[in-house]
Amino acid sequence: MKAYLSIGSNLGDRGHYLQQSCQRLAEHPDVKIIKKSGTYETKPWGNVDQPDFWNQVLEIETSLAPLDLLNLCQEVEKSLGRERLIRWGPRTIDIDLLNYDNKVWEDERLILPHPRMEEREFVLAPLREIAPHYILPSGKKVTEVCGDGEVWRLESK
Ligand SMILES: Nc1ncnc2c1ncn2[C@@H]1O[C@H](COP(=O)(O)OP(=O)(O)OP(=O)(O)O)[C@@H](O)[C@H]1O
Ligand SMILES: Nc1nc2c(c(=O)[nH]1)N=C(CO)CN2
Repeated sequence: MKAYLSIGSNLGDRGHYLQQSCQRLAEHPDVKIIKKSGTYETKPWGNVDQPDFWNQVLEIETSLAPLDLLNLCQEVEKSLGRERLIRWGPRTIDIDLLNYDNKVWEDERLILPHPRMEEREFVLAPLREIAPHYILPSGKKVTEVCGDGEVWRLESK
């Protein structure tokens, strides 16, 4: 199954946390990273009184079921020192499921597609880069929509 993940960090060595989260996801035998966007430095969305983030979007191929993929993402967050303190607050690493095989899902643990993705330029900009034909929940193409927030693509090393 194809899935899209958004990863973000705004505490400590942000590049290290992004790189480590990719590595730990890819170490799972049932997860393969197919595409990885560049890294974007982004102004905090929601709670603005916190450091700037680095964000990326990944396209993966996985045979894990949606809740198993969520569990894996949360295990990786935990292994990288993520603490759930405040909603939309600072974090070493945050991994969100944007889309899983175009499934619509809604229970107490998981909502798909991610309900706030279309408002967030920190999601849309990297998604446009790796999946310009992506159709958003509103039915619009990702290239036709601009979310809130400033983002800058960092030069690759
Ligand atoms: N698509 C999804 N991806 C990740 N978590 C989700 C999703 N839908 C629901 N959740 C639930 O949201 C809960 C809170 O997640 P988290 O602490 O990462 O929120 P947040 O990143 O601060 O805010 P936001 O959900 O707006 O990105 C998780 O425990 C998870 O069960
Ligand atoms: N720029 C930016 N802002 C955010 C982010 C994020 O990853 N990047 N994550 C949030 C919680 O999901 C809240 N706000």
